[in-house]
Amino acid sequence: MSFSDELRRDNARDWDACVDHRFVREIFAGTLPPEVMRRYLTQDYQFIDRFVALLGMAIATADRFESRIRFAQFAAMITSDENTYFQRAFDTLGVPDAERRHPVLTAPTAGFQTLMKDAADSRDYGSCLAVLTVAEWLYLSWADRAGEKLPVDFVHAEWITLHNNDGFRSFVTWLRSELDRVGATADTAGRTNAAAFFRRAATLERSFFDHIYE
Ligand SMILES: Cc1ncc(C[n+]2csc(CCO)c2C)c(N)n1
Repeated sequence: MSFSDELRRDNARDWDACVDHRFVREIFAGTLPPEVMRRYLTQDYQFIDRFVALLGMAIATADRFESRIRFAQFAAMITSDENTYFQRAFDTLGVPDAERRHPVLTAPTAGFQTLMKDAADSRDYGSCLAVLTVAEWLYLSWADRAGEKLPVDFVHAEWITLHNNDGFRSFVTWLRSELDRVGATADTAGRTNAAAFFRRAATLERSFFDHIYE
């Protein structure tokens, strides 16, 4: 079994709880209440900044030029297309400027910020990769539902298509192969560190979905 499959299996409870989450069912059905989507997006927007910084550390610590190129291209995409989605969604949901920039942070959001900072501060490529892999692969896993129709509202539909398009799918495939490659050459301590970051990320993903309904 590959390292990435092993990590997912070890976190199957949190993983599966996310993929089958009420949020996922409601966003596909188009029945997600606007106030829930609003809470979700305002909190989610608060860690893009740290996420991009973590990508920067992955670029810096990668052991190959090809890997740096992959991350650099991905960073370009999320700082353009994804950022404009948030602004258009906030316009539609009537989120004022102050709430876009400085909402009161919830515990899972603060947890993600700390997780991304800790992974970057580790300066360990495998640990950076583990956090990035959960954030991307888990999102592809819930968004990629074969044969499912898209909801009408762009706020719902585009949040799905940002995470199930061909470019994203191939990036996730590459990320997993990269984590597998690095895991295969790491020593036991390196694999243990990456596994601990993977677990923290999976647990937070689940509490992030849960907490927007609380
Ligand atoms: C709680 C939470 N976890 C993961 C993601 C997914 N994600 C975070 S940054 C990024 C790159 C651009 O799409 C992706 C896919 C999210 N949005 N919110």
